Amino acid sequence: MSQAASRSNEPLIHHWMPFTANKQFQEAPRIIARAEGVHYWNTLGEQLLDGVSGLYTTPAGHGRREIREAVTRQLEELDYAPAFQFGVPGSFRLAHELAQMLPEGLNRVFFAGSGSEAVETALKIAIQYHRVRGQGQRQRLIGRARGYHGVNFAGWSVGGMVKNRDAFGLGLPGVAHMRHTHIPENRNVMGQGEHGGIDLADDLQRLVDLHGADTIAACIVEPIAGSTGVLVPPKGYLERLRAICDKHGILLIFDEVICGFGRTGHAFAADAFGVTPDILTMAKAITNGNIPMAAIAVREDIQQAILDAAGPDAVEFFHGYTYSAHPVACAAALATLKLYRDEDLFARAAALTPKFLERIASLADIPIVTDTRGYGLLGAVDLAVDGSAGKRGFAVLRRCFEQGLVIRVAGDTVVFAPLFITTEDELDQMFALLRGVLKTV
Ligand SMILES: Cc1ncc(COP(=O)(O)O)c(CNc2cccc(C(=O)O)c2)c1O
Repeated sequence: MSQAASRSNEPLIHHWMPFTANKQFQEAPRIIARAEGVHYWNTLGEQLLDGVSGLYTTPAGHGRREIREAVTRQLEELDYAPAFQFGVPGSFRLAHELAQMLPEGLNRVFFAGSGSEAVETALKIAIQYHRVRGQGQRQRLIGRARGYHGVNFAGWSVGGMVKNRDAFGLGLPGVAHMRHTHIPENRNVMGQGEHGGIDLADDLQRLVDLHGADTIAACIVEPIAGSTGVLVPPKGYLERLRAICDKHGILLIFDEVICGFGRTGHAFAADAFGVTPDILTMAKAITNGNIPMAAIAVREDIQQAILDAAGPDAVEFFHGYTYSAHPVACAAALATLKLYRDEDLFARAAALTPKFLERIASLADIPIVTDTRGYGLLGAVDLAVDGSAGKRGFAVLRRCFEQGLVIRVAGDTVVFAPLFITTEDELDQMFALLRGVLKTV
């Protein structure tokens, strides 16, 4: 792969890129021009492998004709209609289909445009739910160290990734964090570790003891912490959180923006771990990454309490987005869910999981690798720090791109999340490319 392969015909200077080293990018741009299946092509037509399903968005494969055609048909029929006080047919069908897929009881669905918006929505629902039940003093939100819940103010505040926090000040008041769940005793484990689950979850009980249960509205966690580098909950952890929330009337929110839609080999991580939250956020793979969309599923009685608290003609929940339940996003999501069903893609993810995790574990023999872990089709490899934190990780990201592989890095952690349609041979190609790079950084 040549550096020039990514040269752009456009001036690069005007686009301020998100979560990107903009200065470095302008020196050595990494431009992806086309995608099909598990492959990308850069601006010179050189092929790359997608090792992270877009951004955990595109498990069914890039360039799916079925989604494209559904989007085109929708645009021909109805491009946009107001989402406030008016509805479009696809949103009701989609909410119904999601309700059939979601864990039992999570059967009321609100729509938004991104994972960050889904988290803000979930947290506001939790606070209003307590208020309408006469517990408006429940304003405190509990997050977790190394958690990632997007970049809007509440999600950022309950998040726990230091680099995402230190530039923007104190965040929302009344937020507290539990410890993250990655402890040394569970190093080099595929699946859930044996150690620490109860003690780590009891951080929530300690926060209840400190602040009082009647001040706490919700506890939000990613079942598997994704962005920070794939932290798998130890055995018993999620069950314990559920029990503590039940005991103290705290709403448990699972942020499944990454974990949802088959990434764990099950429809949702809630199914994989056998723990049902009160609210569940989704985004990314809901449309196979083709159109921005997010959804927030809540327990029926949570929505009913909010509806009942308002008059017959009143707006019950003063929240929503211009693009909530966008008709084209709904069409893309409906076509995506059909693909997941017709091609049994969640089962395909489950079948690929042992082969994938075996390959992640095999990287432990590389000298600079200090930890390997994974669950479902989410895997991570920690690398020894080389000088400054993140330097080696960024070098791996750049080298992999030059060698024809797109992966994610979180600091010095390499994250893999292959598409569900990836073949064993393509997995072997990805790991051979990564091995080659890890020997040179
Ligand atoms: C659990 C979770 N919650 C909320 C968001 C925010 O979603 P939006 O970005 O659509 O607003 C996310 C997003 N997660 C995310 C986004 C971009 C990159 C990476 C990475 O791990 O490299 C992860 C996420 O992973």
